[in-house]
Amino acid sequence: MLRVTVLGAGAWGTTFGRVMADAGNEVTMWAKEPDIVADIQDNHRNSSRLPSVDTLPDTMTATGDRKSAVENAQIIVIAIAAQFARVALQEFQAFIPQDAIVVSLMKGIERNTGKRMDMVVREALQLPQARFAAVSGPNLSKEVADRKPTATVIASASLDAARTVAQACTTNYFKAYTSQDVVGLELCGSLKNVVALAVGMCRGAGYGENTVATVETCGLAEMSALGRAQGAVAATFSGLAGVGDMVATCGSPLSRNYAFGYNLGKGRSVEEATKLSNGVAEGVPTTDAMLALAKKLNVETPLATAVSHVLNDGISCADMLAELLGTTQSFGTTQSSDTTQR
Ligand SMILES: NC(=O)C1=CN([C@@H]2O[C@H](COP(=O)(O)OP(=O)(O)OC[C@H]3O[C@@H](n4cnc5c(N)ncnc54)[C@H](OP(=O)(O)O)[C@@H]3O)[C@@H](O)[C@H]2O)C=CC1
Ligand SMILES: O=C(CO)COP(=O)(O)O
Repeated sequence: MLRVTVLGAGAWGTTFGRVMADAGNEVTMWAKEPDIVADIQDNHRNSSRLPSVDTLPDTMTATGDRKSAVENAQIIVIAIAAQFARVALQEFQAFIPQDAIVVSLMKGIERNTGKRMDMVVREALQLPQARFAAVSGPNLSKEVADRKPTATVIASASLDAARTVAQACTTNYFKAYTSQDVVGLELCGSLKNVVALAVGMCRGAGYGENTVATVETCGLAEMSALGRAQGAVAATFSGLAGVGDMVATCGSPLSRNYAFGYNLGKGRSVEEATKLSNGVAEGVPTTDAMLALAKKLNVETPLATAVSHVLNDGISCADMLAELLGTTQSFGTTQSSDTTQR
């Protein structure tokens, strides 16, 4: 049994905390919202962020106090919306125990710096890479909360740290594998959200399997190309964190990014889709961050570029697809002049 703290009592933060409680650990949830803290403490529920779970385990408690939340933790899980993580974490830095492993659930690229969450967390907490781990895989929170079988990947530079976290979150319905490819895992988790926006748009606009499969293949090619440019392991992108998570996210209205894109595909504006979103669609701020990263790495990303034109210029799904398919990208690599048949 380990002492675990989860920072952020959102849908996945609460669900993952429950997984760790089911795995036999003591879990403290930290939330900035007093009502959420009280709901978990007094009612053993998180009715606003995880309404599908009637009762959380007695071994899950909650607090709004930053120091007491983390001062005795052996594992600290970060489940804060990615764009707010750096500022939020700086308020915990002084209280983090020197031997705690810090685990990020976040799937996003920091918009104003282009940094991955492993970079943001390690900078904000002044954390050595051996004490950082990231979690990513086909983990739609409601299905995990329903204890439906799935798996995930825990990546850390330290295999011991990855194994510790994997053991602490493995149950009879949630299997954690380990990896040392933190870069690849972070890129998979964050960039698949951009693809999910595009796929959701296609579904909302009434396109079929061919179009969706084409968009997903483009997306995977761009993710993999960015991964190669940053020294990631190619196999990560064809595994659970890559193809696995893309299949789940692009295949379900439970995905906030898919649902956001679906609303755009129905002709709603970004503002309207944001109002309708049930939680944070991380792919929206990550899209421009992905473009900035691609420019820095000299990687062509026609799909992410077309999605950015949807988000920033309001182009339609039909125009997004015309822009994408009018490019000269060949699948599997990204070259500006290749006219090879796809
Ligand atoms: N939902 C899912 O199915 C999955 C989500 N993820 C990833 O996990 C991460 C967390 O998502 P999820 O748990 O669903 O969270 P939600 O999208 O439900 O909510 C965002 C979380 O961030 C918190 N937050 C927002 N702004 C701040 C801030 N300024 N300071 C502190 N906390 C803040 C929210 O707190 P509050 O509620 O008090 O506003 C909430 O806990 C995301 O990066 C997401 O991509 C990964 C896999 C699955
Ligand atoms: O990452 C997820 C599933 O693995 C959840 O996706 P959304 O953030 O789009 O809901």
